[in-house]
Amino acid sequence: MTSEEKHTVLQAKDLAVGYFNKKNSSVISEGINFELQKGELIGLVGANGIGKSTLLRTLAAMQPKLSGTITLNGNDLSAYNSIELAGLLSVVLTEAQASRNLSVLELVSLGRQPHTNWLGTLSDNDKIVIKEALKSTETTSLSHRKCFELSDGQLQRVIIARALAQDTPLILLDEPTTHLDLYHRAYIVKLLKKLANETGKTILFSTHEIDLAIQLANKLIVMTPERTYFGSPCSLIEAGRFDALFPSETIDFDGKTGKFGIKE
Ligand SMILES: Nc1ncnc2c1ncn2[C@@H]1O[C@H](COP(=O)(O)OP(=O)(O)OP(=O)(O)O)[C@@H](O)[C@H]1O
Repeated sequence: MTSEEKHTVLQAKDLAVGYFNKKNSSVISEGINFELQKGELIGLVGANGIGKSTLLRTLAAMQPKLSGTITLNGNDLSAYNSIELAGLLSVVLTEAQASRNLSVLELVSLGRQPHTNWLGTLSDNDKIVIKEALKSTETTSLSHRKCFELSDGQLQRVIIARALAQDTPLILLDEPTTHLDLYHRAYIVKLLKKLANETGKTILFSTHEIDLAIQLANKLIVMTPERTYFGSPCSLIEAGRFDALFPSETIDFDGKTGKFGIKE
């Protein structure tokens, strides 16, 4: 990407995330800094409980930040109302049971809600966007199936199709590869990369598939107990940022292959 095409979609500066209790706040992670560009796939990695979901929810304005700034398309995140936000970012969380009674087409169509009139009538353009979202996630043949009939891998693609139908410049996904076999984990991350690079969307996803994220993501946000690091996979490997991700007596990281190994 040339410097003229560079466009910062989401930026965090000295961000602290966590929870407000009755009397005080509990900081889960602080000193978070990154700049996500248009058309990039960014992986968010770190051990269980480090704060990946907390960070994603904060970036999606689903919970307040503790301090620092979050800028979306050049404006402070808090400057947007919920309708404006729905046009700018879509969020893919582990799906609630409630929507599983819908057909695939109904669920994906829900993605158009921010764009339809108050009756929810789909325009010809809405139908084109929905068709395209189904096509690019290879879910067209599933359109009339109920979501509860789908395998985890199929459902994951359908949920991504709904986010695509919402047609926002930024998509945030929380662990889209959970419960999937190796083939489908790689399939989903490759699909996200293709969508980011071909449609110019910025896609941030949290994952435990660090090897896959190192191979496929343009950038990574690496959360460790000490600090949160941000950069290209190569620069993070060179700086040894993965070495302290897990306790060294059990797992080690091979900087040459970019893969984790288990110590016997
Ligand atoms: N509603 C809440 N109130 C207070 N603390 C919370 C709340 N939700 C999560 N936490 C705490 O925040 C910390 C980070 O949790 P979070 O779910 O963000 O981690 P994570 O990196 O996504 O974990 P995992 O990889 O296991 O999904 C944990 O210590 C968790 O107990």
